[in-house]
Amino acid sequence: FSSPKKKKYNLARSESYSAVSEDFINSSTLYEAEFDGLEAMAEHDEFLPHKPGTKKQTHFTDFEGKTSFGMSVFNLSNAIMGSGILGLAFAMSNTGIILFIILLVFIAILSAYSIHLLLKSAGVVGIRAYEQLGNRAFGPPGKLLAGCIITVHNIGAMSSYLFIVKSELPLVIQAFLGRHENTGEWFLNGNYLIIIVSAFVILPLALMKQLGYLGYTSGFSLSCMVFFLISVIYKKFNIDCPLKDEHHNITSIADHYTTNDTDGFCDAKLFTINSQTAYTIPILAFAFVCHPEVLPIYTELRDATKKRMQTVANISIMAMFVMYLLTALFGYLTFYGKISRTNELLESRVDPLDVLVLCVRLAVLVAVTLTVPVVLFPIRRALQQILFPEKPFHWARHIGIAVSLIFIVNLLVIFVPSIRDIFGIIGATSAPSLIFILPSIFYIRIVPEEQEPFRSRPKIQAACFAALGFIFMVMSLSFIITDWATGESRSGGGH
Ligand SMILES: NC(=O)C[C@H](N)C(=O)O
Repeated sequence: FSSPKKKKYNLARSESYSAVSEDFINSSTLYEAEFDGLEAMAEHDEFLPHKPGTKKQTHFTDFEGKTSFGMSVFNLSNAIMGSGILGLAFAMSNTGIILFIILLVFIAILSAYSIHLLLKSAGVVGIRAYEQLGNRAFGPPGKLLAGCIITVHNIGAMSSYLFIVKSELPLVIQAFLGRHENTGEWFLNGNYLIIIVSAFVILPLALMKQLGYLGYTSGFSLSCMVFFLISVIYKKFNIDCPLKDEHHNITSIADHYTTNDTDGFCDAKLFTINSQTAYTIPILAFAFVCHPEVLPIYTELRDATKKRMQTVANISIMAMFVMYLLTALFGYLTFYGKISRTNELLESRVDPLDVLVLCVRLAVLVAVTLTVPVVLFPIRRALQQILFPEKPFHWARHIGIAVSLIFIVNLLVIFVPSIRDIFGIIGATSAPSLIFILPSIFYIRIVPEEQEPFRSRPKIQAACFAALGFIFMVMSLSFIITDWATGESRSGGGH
């Protein structure tokens, strides 16, 4: 029993084990286990006390997950899918189809890899919370850092969702009333409407005790987005190139490649680079962020193991990859270079009272509104970890934090001038931190040297991943700052 594997095991044990019966430790199969097995053990020990005869059963000491596999996929997919989808066609118009697909595949794979790092680190630490990984890696400053980035990012994401509600809901109500203009009544005022939606839809959902309960609304939110996608595809075949006159009788994608447009608006470009291409990475990174939600969803997953959770993540990422690709492609093939980075996909150039446009707007509104509570959960958890670390669950705190957060986000949305600023800054800073930088530096620090030496392949890989995130962050930030300094007018006054 003095093999290196035993040493390895004992280390993992001292890291995170508390009550494991000796016969369980001594079982020869354990000594044969590779790190993954040890890590699964770490999880078992921290979350699952060993009961003789029920080794394979899942019993959590801190939390017994009850959410099914399918509901967890819905919740995670809903966390991924948000306002980010609306920027994708714009991103494609600035990269061309091929470059966009390459970048989309690249970011999706990296996003799944980052979840792998998070799950593996959580297995070693034994607590499935992003902030606790920070704590284990760097002590209280690490915890604070993770908590702050999650809070800032998710508040930004929530604001962007409510911003859509603020700008689109008045239009939907207006269309329902058959009016062509906003006549200024209170029920056509976006600011009042977001307060009403926040109070009557978002708050009750945010007060649920567990994220798992939101599985149904997440499923509904996703179906709304699927409807949105179908409409975007339908629109492509029903709208001619936006700036063209009738005599440009464009009927198929093939025609677009051969159309001799002097202005190039109706050419589908396969590869292109322009001054706005720099926004692509921040937009894609933002669109794939779901990392603050991964560990809470893992905590609530029934029969939770790292492998099962990774499968939940992979399925969600793959499904959203397909949705993103189709939305971007058909959005781009409908509007070409005319797409702006805001809500262009929701607009109609034909008739604002068009029934399809109305339904699309409504679908997106419902989808983003139902995403707000999912994104709120990790912020509340982060705040609880930072402000009341040792305190058990208490309804007053649970409700108090949710109300304050929704209040702050409402204020932000009423006073922050444009969604673009939110996208830009968040996409450029917190998104790369959450996807690339934090998971990899936490991983490097948390997985003990004895298990994976500093120069082992997984750690070098993680270090490269952190460096990549850092490069993305600096690159995107500098592009955005340059754009603000020089090109405010180019992008239409920040919109
Ligand atoms: N959950 C988030 O942070 C953002 C989400 N991925 C979106 O596209 O809006």
